[in-house]
Amino acid sequence: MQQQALAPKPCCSQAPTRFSQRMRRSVAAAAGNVPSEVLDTVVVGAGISGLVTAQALQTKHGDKVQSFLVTEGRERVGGNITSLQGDGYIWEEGPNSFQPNDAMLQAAVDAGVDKDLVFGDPTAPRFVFWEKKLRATPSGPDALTFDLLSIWGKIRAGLGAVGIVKGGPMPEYEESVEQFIRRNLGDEVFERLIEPFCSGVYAGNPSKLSMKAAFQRIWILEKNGGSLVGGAIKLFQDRKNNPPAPRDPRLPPKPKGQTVGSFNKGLRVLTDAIGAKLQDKIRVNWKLTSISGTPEGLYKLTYDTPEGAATLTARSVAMTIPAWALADLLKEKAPAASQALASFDYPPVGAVTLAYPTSAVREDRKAADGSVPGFGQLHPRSQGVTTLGTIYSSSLFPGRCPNGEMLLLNYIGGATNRSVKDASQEELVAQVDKDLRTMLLKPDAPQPRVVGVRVWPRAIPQFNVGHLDTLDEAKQGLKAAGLDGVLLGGNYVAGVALGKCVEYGFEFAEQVSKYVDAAAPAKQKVAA
Ligand SMILES: Cc1cc2nc3c(=O)[nH]c(=O)nc-3n(C[C@H](O)[C@H](O)[C@H](O)COP(=O)(O)OP(=O)(O)OC[C@H]3O[C@@H](n4cnc5c(N)ncnc54)[C@H](O)[C@@H]3O)c2cc1C
Ligand SMILES: C=Cc1c2[nH]c(c1C)Cc1[nH]c(c(CCC(=O)O)c1C)Cc1[nH]c(c(C)c1CCC(=O)O)Cc1[nH]c(c(C)c1C=C)C2
Repeated sequence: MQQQALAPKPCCSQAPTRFSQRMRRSVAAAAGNVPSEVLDTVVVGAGISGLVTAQALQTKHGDKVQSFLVTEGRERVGGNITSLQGDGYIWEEGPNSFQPNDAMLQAAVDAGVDKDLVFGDPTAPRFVFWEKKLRATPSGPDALTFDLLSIWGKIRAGLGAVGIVKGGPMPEYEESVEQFIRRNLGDEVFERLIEPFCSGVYAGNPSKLSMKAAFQRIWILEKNGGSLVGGAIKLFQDRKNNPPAPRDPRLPPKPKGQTVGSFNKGLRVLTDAIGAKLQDKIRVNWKLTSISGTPEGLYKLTYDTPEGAATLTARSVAMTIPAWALADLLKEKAPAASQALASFDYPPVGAVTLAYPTSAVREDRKAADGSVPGFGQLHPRSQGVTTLGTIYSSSLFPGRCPNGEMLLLNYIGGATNRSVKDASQEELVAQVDKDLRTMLLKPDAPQPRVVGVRVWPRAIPQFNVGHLDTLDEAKQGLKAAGLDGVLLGGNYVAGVALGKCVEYGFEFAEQVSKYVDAAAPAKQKVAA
């Protein structure tokens, strides 16, 4: 094991993979190519949301949407999916895995990378650090014996779930996650399970996150069934009466259990593959700088490009850039929409990837064969640990680091600790290393190898109380400003999970296709 003092610099060159170099060359070759015709749509933003939308336009809606371009402000596609590799490590600077729903598997099949899918062990425990100990969260059979909740906490949760003991009925007002969970399942479930869960999905503050917007699938259970269990039974019956359409036989089998997925070389395998498939339709280094409607009901998009300013004209715009970026663009043309979009909160998150020798891990965390089983650990804010949570990257997926080492992806910051934005890389590494020594590592563990540090100043949109109303205001504001063909997508609309962004990408392509079809008179007007 190579050791080094805490180093601010990633150990590996951040050179792009061979795959992305190929892509960049071909995209660069097309960069000067500015179509003069009116396009059916322009997809703005080439993160996972924009790429899946574009792929679905091409594979499913070619009859209605015959011409489109994808424009991306950065020099590469993928958005905050940023897998890197070098020196025997494969690591993620942004998202680390996805829930493998059928939409995600479909996107992988369509991009030709389903053979590269990898899945975590469904039995790998998730741990919560509570009262100085890492404790496994319940995963089914151990629901009665796990020690994260007291007996009373379990009884309260059980009675609350069936609706016998609750802190009152569902109120008229929009509840925060904290209010909803304390009322339904009690204080212990909130403090020991859901509060850290909110870190592990939103890096968020559960007293601000909206139950309805952030965890709609759980919120709807009580709404429809009077209690969480009542709602689950109703959902089960509804599904039995209305079975889903048969699965596409080309899809890989659904992985068993509650697991997560990635690709052999990291998440960017998918976004790079979609980018390569769409290469002549993608313009990178094209930053949208203004948007306006024309009297014919079309949209003019102006860009900063390496060749200077460029303008595209389109019948519709599939907008997948972050809300704050769009808010800046709409300040003058659609001030109400701009104000609504600007109010979405994107707190900062740091992703700190460290490698330690496996011998540095506490013996009680190891299995008989010396491996360190688990998905990762989360740290409730009340437990005196600054780091939000740690993914056991090398336990979760194969080939992530050299033998004899453990690769840990640590997230720090979020809605309750915005100071990470101004911290140096050394400070972040030192804080994470200190925290790990109190939970997972032997106190005399050697200094880590610093594999990568990346701070996202505006990381994840918070689905806080009022989110859905504000989103409606943004859409109404666009209509009022005559920009109703500027359709909103991206994670602040779809949901922050990669699986949600992909599901919505398919829906969004359909929405675009319908809009373009309905806008056909404008097409004829221009042709005439
Ligand atoms: C640190 C972190 C960890 C996460 N972990 C997970 C996880 O483990 N699992 C999970 O499911 N999800 C995770 N997420 C959430 C998930 O990664 C995101 O919700 C998802 O990637 C968002 O994709 P998107 O395409 O909607 O947006 P983005 O990825 O933000 O893409 C938007 C694109 O628009 C471009 N753009 C912006 N402005 C302009 C402009 N003016 N002109 C042209 N282009 C522009 C940007 O450059 C960017 O490429 C995580 C997110 C972060 C930040
Ligand atoms: C600590 C910071 C974060 C970690 N992951 C994320 C953040 C902000 C982001 C994130 N993680 C997940 C999703 C998708 C949710 C979905 O509905 O698909 C997002 C946006 C997945 C996830 N990660 C954890 C859980 C419990 C979940 C939900 C799905 C599942 O059970 O698999 C746990 C977890 N996340 C992080 C850590 C360290 C961790 C530890 C167990 C990091």
